[in-house]
Amino acid sequence: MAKRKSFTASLPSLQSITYRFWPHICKQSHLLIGAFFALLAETGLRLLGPWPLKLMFDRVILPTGFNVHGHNIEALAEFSPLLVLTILAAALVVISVGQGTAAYFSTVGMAVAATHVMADIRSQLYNHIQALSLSFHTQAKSGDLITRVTYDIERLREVTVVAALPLVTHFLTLIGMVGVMFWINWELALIAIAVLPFFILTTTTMSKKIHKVARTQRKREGAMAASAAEAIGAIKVVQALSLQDFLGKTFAKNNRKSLKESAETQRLRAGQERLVEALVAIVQALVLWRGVQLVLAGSATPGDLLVFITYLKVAFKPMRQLAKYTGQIAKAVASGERVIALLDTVPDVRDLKGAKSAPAFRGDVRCQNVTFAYDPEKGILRNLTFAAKPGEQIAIVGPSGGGKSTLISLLLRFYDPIEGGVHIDGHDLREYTLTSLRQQISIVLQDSVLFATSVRDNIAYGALGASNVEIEAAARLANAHDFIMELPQGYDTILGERGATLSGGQRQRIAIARAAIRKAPIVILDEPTSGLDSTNEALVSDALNRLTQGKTSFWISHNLSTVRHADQILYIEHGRILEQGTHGQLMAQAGRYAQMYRLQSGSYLSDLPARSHAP
Ligand SMILES: Nc1ncnc2c1ncn2[C@@H]1O[C@H](COP(=O)(O)OP(=O)(O)OP(=O)(O)O)[C@@H](O)[C@H]1O
Repeated sequence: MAKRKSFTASLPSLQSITYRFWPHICKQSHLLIGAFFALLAETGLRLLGPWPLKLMFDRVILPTGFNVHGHNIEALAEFSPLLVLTILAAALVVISVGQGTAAYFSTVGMAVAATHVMADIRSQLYNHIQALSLSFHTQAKSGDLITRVTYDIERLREVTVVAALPLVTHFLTLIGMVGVMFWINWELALIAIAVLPFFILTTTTMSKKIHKVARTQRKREGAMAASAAEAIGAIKVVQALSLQDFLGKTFAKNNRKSLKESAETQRLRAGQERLVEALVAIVQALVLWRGVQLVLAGSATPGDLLVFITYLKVAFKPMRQLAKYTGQIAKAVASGERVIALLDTVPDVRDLKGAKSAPAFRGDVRCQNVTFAYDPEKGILRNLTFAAKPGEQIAIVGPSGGGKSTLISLLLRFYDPIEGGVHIDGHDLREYTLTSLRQQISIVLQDSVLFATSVRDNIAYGALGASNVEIEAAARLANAHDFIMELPQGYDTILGERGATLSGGQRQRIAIARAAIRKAPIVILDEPTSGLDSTNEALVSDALNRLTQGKTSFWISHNLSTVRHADQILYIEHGRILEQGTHGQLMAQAGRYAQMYRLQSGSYLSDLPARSHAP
């Protein structure tokens, strides 16, 4: 995870973030250029702000004897004092309205441009996360990923208006004011800027402290978001284990700590603001002390002094929030780094150079000496070889943890083998693009995930753009049509998140319909009937038989009786195919499969008398 940095330390990162997002920024160039010109206009008008007052002092209120300097508009000397006063009063209003209008356009221009840029980046990030390999997603925390797509992007957007824009405005204003002050009176200007080193020293020291506390707070917030997402995602387990109180207390503890850090940041900020106010008071006193002497000596006008005092207030006061602005920018840089780190993550499994779109498969699947490990230290599949002819049903059985699901993941190219290869119709999977490969494989898993949308859409996700007739035909094949019609809005019924409003058997049948509509030549079934009651199991099995008709299918099952009719059975243990053949052949071998089968059917038979005697 990217580390938070102080503002100065984050400048190079700021540069690289800008460079990285430059193409997105360029798309908004017209808005940004407009906003920049509005910003320049605002700064110019801000510099002009105190001048009507100065001229009122020097031209209208005070005797002409005070007009010792050349900083007056000579043309005004032609007019009567009342007319001058009226012009200056009107000028005050024009300057103020002009400044407000320019500020409005610069803020709105910047905000709109930032919103567009961030919307672009957010979409890019979302698509990138979707494309990342399973090896990444099994390690990543979904709460953290969601925080990057939402919170981090939002902070980047927000910072442009709430920190970067004011910072640039104040910086330009400061430079302009220092220039004008030297033009009016270099001696007073020197006194005014003498305070700058102290100012910079105190603000940087304080900023560092604030950043340190804010960094800890941000880390804690990230962890809190991740643990909240995890607990909410697993709410069923949390409630079943009655973990609410325990998890609630842990969350509350972190929350309290985060609040404490937030209060500490506020305390430091308030302290810094008071310090800057004191510095501004000191510099104002010094300017007044020397300025009044210069006015009395006739080398400056009272109006000049007024301009100085106003500039000091205008230029330095917003700078007391320097820590706030720089802090926000430093935080945004950390967010930008998190976003870039994610965008830079290259999927382990991706389209190789020269990968082509797969032709329609016949369904000849071969594994040739496949070896695979999630962790290089711990081999999972070892030298697996088998072949499935088009239309054959292959059962994959064996003890838990043997590597059955892992083998299936390789067929879908969720992972690539370390050695050997998986071939379809004589070609290595890696020759094809991922999308064209997966489009020709249907899957039904043990706990099929449905989406919180209509039943119709859930089925159509199997083949985007499918017609209503195709959707209904798929539902009928999956034995799902009848129960769907009994739902409140039939096919338009909106399901709960992950299909929570349906029974396990109903979920499976919609998942089978989703797989059926794909009309893929290869079907993968990973324990699709486990956990179902006998009625549902019969309905689902019947649907699965129709789904796999004429397709090459791979069926993982712990219940050997459901797959005994398979054309080929692979018995996998400790990542090796120990036995391979039809049910009859394996039973005749009297090996591990036969032992497992007898154990299962034996317990089933011994159950029967007990069942038949049940009331
Ligand atoms: N994403 C992963 N990262 C690291 N190890 C994993 C991952 N997925 C599975 N494993 C490990 O790989 C081994 C094989 O797991 P796999 O899920 O393929 O077994 P299985 O035969 O399908 O088991 P089951 O019948 O219980 O579903 C197990 O030791 C498991 O801990």
